[in-house]
Amino acid sequence: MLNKYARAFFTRVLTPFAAFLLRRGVSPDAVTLIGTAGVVAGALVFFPRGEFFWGTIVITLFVFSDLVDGNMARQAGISSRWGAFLDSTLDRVADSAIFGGLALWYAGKGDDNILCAVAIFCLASGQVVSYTKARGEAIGLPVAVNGLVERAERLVISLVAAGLSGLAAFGVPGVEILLPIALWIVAAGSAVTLGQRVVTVRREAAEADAAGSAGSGGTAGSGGRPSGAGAA
Ligand SMILES: CCCCCCCC/C=C\CCCCCCCC(=O)OC[C@H](COP(=O)(O)O[C@@H]1[C@H](O)[C@H](OP(=O)(O)O)[C@@H](O)[C@H](O)[C@H]1O)OC(=O)CCCCCCC/C=C\CCCCCCCC
Ligand SMILES: Nc1ccn([C@@H]2O[C@H](COP(=O)(O)O)[C@@H](O)[C@H]2O)c(=O)n1
Ligand SMILES: [Mg+2]
Ligand SMILES: [Mg+2]
Repeated sequence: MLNKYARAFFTRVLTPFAAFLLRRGVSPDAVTLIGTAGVVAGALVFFPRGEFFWGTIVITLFVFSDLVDGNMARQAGISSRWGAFLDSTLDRVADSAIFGGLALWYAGKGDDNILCAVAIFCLASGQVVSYTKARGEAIGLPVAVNGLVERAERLVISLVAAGLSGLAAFGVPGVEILLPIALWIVAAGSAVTLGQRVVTVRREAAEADAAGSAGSGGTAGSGGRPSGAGAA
């Protein structure tokens, strides 16, 4: 939903900055790499120590690079398959650091095994949600569903809650509860999203296989499997 409705707004806001970076000779790949490094550093330096406010500030400063890199590539007319691969792959690295950092906090001084498990579930389910789309598309299906909780929702819900929870360190009362609530929401939302995507891929695969069989005169043949279907 955010991807659909907020992207246009951020594209307008970030376009001048993207143009500025291009004029300074910065490449989209450099923005992708530096942005990811900043998110990973913010998450793994601050979150395991329970410093949620500063961790969220650092992550927020860098996470928008994920919207700037593609904007730069499009403005410069240099969008590439390599760039798409690098962007998506490093998204997974950044997400691992964010939820891994939270899990490390709960495994250590945060001392809550259940929330540690929920944070790990958020990490793993987010990766699997993204994988369903990548794998479905790799076998030639449209995967025409985004689902309830995409990456933008996972990040916004978790980071807003982490940032506000971090205000506890400045004496704001009652805010610590926000992060656990957010983690449960992201976990449940990711599970629903996974279900939505799996159901869609199953339907699309059945339709594509049926169309393939009809096209080949109903013989067993390859069953209409696209050539990439066996790839890992
Ligand atoms: C007192 C204050 C304390 C707290 C201060 C902190 C406030 C700041 C908190 C949070 C800010 C969070 C910002 C998060 C921004 C996220 C931006 C982003 O990176 O979005 C990425 C997303 C997807 O991009 P891609 O197409 O490159 O990625 C694809 C995606 O990963 C797919 O994954 P899937 O969805 O399938 O799981 C992959 O399949 C695919 O491979 C991959 O290519 O981009 C977007 O979705 C664009 C829209 C971004 C919308 C951002 C909205 C931010 C809005 C508000 C945040 C500010 C809230 C302030 C609250 C203040 C509270 C006091
Ligand atoms: N280093 C990069 C990063 C991205 N791209 C292209 O942008 C697309 C992603 O756009 P976002 O707005 O989501 O960042 C990606 O699919 C590539 O086409 C690039 O070329 N190089
Ligand atoms: Mg990007
Ligand atoms: Mg990205």
